[in-house]
Amino acid sequence: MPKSVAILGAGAWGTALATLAKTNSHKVSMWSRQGSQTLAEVVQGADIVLSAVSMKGVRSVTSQLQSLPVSPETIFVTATKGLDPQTTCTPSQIWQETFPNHAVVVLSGPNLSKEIQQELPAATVVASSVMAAAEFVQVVFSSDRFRVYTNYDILGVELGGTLKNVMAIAAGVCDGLHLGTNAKAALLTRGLTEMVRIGVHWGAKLETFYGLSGLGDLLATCNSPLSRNYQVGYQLAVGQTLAEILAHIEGTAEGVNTTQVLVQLSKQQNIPMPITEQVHRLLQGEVTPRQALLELMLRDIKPE
Ligand SMILES: NC(=O)C1=CN([C@@H]2O[C@H](COP(=O)(O)OP(=O)(O)OC[C@H]3O[C@@H](n4cnc5c(N)ncnc54)[C@H](OP(=O)(O)O)[C@@H]3O)[C@@H](O)[C@H]2O)C=CC1
Ligand SMILES: O=C(CO)COP(=O)(O)O
Repeated sequence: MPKSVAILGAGAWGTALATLAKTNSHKVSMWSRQGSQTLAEVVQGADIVLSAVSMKGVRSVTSQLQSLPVSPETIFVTATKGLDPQTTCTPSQIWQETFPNHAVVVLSGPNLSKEIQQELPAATVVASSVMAAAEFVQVVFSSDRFRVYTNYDILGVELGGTLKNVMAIAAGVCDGLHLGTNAKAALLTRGLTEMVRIGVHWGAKLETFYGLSGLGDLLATCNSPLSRNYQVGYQLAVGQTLAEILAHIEGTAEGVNTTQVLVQLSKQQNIPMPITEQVHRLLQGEVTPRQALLELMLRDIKPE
């Protein structure tokens, strides 16, 4: 049965997800600030309202939607990977707080939108505390080139996709400095430890970080020049300034903002996040890429 899918945000990811739903013969309508249709027209009668707006637009979009008549059966899906700088909330927490009576589903990754648009095979995870809603979204998007898994751990799935963006910046630096495979393996492994440390403290499940939305997305994003976050790190390593990079980058690199929120959290809660801290100092222009590397290498020695 074709379903009605409203996609909010016509950027790289919203457009790729729209293609996937259309390929499965669903009725897809899209809304963006530049589009001709109003938000009310696009969400009317939708079975699924999927948001792929960047973090900076999430609050504005949820509050615009709040004043519109949305069916109580509508499932909200969030595909944004970021943290709210004011409250440190995840996107799904904002959606759930705005629509407490609706099912909210997180769609995570590993999914580089350009590969999806090239029709390359991929897998993803949809997570919700309402399993029937996650299963509904799973059926809508699954195909022979997009394998969708469900998960109950909405926070863990969302944090995997969000926290790895910081590590992708670090991985870009690592490759831009040509530090080699040993260094990259060490960075990703210790990066995952850091993601687990903050994620579990936050309430996510440990095992989720070893699944597609954690380790999987970490591997995809930290090893692909298609990742905008990786590109930020790589370009910093080859001598560009953050302002120059952000002026030319195609699309959104959420890791820049996420790093700031995480450093704030790690200080408040006294959780050591040494890689995140060095990424933060690098983004602030307080250290060079080589100095950040040395700071990490010369930390106190300790057991693994
Ligand atoms: N691209 C990818 O491979 C993947 C991206 N993601 C995540 O999806 C999100 C979007 O990424 P992506 O599509 O690549 O980014 P883009 O920069 O290509 O698109 C961002 C979208 O957000 C919209 N937007 C930004 N601010 C607002 C606002 N205040 N109100 C309404 N809409 C707004 C933009 O609208 P407008 O065009 O009007 O500016 C645009 O449609 C990010 O959080 C990203 O991390 C997740 C997985 C994969
Ligand atoms: O989240 C992504 C892959 O799952 C996309 O990564 P970038 O946002 O760094 O391009």
